[in-house]
Amino acid sequence: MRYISYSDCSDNELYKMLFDRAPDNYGKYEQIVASIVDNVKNNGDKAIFEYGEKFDNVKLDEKSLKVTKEEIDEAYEQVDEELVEIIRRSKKRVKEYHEKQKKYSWFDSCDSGSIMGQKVTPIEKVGVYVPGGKAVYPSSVIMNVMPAKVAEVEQIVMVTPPDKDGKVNPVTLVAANECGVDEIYKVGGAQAVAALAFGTETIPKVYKIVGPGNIFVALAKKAVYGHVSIDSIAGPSEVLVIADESANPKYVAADLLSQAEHDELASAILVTDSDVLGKEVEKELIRQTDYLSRKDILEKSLNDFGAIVVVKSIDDAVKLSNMVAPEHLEICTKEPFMVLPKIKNAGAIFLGNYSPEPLGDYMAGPNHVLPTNGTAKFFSPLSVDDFIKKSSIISFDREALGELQEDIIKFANAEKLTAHANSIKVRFEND
Ligand SMILES: NC(=O)c1ccc[n+]([C@@H]2O[C@H](COP(=O)([O-])OP(=O)(O)OC[C@H]3O[C@@H](n4cnc5c(N)ncnc54)[C@H](O)[C@@H]3O)[C@@H](O)[C@H]2O)c1
Ligand SMILES: N[C@H](CO)Cc1c[nH]c[nH+]1
Ligand SMILES: [Zn+2]
Repeated sequence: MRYISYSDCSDNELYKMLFDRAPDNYGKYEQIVASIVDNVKNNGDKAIFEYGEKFDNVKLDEKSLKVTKEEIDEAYEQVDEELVEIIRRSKKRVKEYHEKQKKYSWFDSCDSGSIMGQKVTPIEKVGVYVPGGKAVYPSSVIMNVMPAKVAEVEQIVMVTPPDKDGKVNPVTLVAANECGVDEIYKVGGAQAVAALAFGTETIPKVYKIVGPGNIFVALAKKAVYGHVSIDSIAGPSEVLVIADESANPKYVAADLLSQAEHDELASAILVTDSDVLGKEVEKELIRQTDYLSRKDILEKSLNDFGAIVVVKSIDDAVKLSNMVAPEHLEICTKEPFMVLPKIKNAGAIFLGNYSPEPLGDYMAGPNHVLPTNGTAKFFSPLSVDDFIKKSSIISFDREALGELQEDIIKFANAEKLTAHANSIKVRFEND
């Protein structure tokens, strides 16, 4: 874990040293992803089966690629009823939060005889990626699917990697069934994203692909963007904690570790104005890593992408955080709500010592599918907006059009588009 004192570096040097995580910083992965996407586009199911064997050690065929009703029933037998209830409670909270995001069609009519408005329509078919490589993510089923349900999407196609026996994790299947997923395919990684983008003999093509995943999944979404829409680049997890001397080092370290354990490529950064806190957190990280189960991932992630940065003031911490644009930002200072207005870039913001990041991962209600890799500068959390599109509505009667006819004709002539002008003129020729 790097321990950096702010006075050592200028802003840009520090940023580069800390956060070499721009979307174009993954050259070697990008090449692998491009060839996977191409192969799936050209060879459909055949490529899916090949990659299943290569990356997930699983042998599948046309019959076993899709999850059956029997497999879902079997999953319910394997999952503790108490966990099913937790899934239901999480789903309820996520649904209630996302219902507040719902957009409705609107129409404005004027006295002169015009109606203008906006028609909101759900996207017909969406693909949701649920990760399942180094961990399993039933919580991501809820986060992906509930906003789609609130938006009233007709067809939700889920993809997720199976285990080596060709089975999807039972808790993931139960979550999918509870949330109302229409079909589930046992495929993960870049090949799953390509299958949803182009369609294969078995897997349907969708109009939009959403959901988080590892670097292969995130880059595959970037690669197919344009053939389909995507939500954001939601790749390896990140947390940045801004803390002052009032923060509890034990909690801060625990929260950093909670995101570092996702992936060797995950990033966990503390920025503090207190050297005392920095040193305490450093000790806590070592102490807690020792008893956690994913020690190898934690050590690699902290070593390669983790940092404790001591800055001169909380304002400097904010400045750095805005440059990093973390997926998750925790503000653990005496008065976190005073810091909040200064935050410009972050996927989700957690305020105070009792709003740890995992609260947002599972139960709070806001979405945990969030932009990573600095893309919180322009992307937002997954939301109901991702599952709708809008059409403009225009309806004029003769009188209302008449009021605008001269302006339109002159505007069209100025653009030398006489057929445009003519379309108006013909309607008033006999006046
Ligand atoms: N940003 C967010 O909103 C968010 C939310 C949840 C999880 N995540 C992230 O999702 C990721 C989950 O990763 P995961 O690995 O557990 O599951 P995953 O499902 O994302 O990836 C597993 C798949 O990756 C492919 N793969 C693995 N090694 C490969 C290789 N060498 N070449 C090509 N393809 C390969 C395999 O096909 C495998 O099925 C983590 O990085 C986690 O931090 C992000
Ligand atoms: N923290 C992840 C998003 O980066 C989401 C997640 C799901 N399960 C546990 N964590
Ligand atoms: Zn998490």
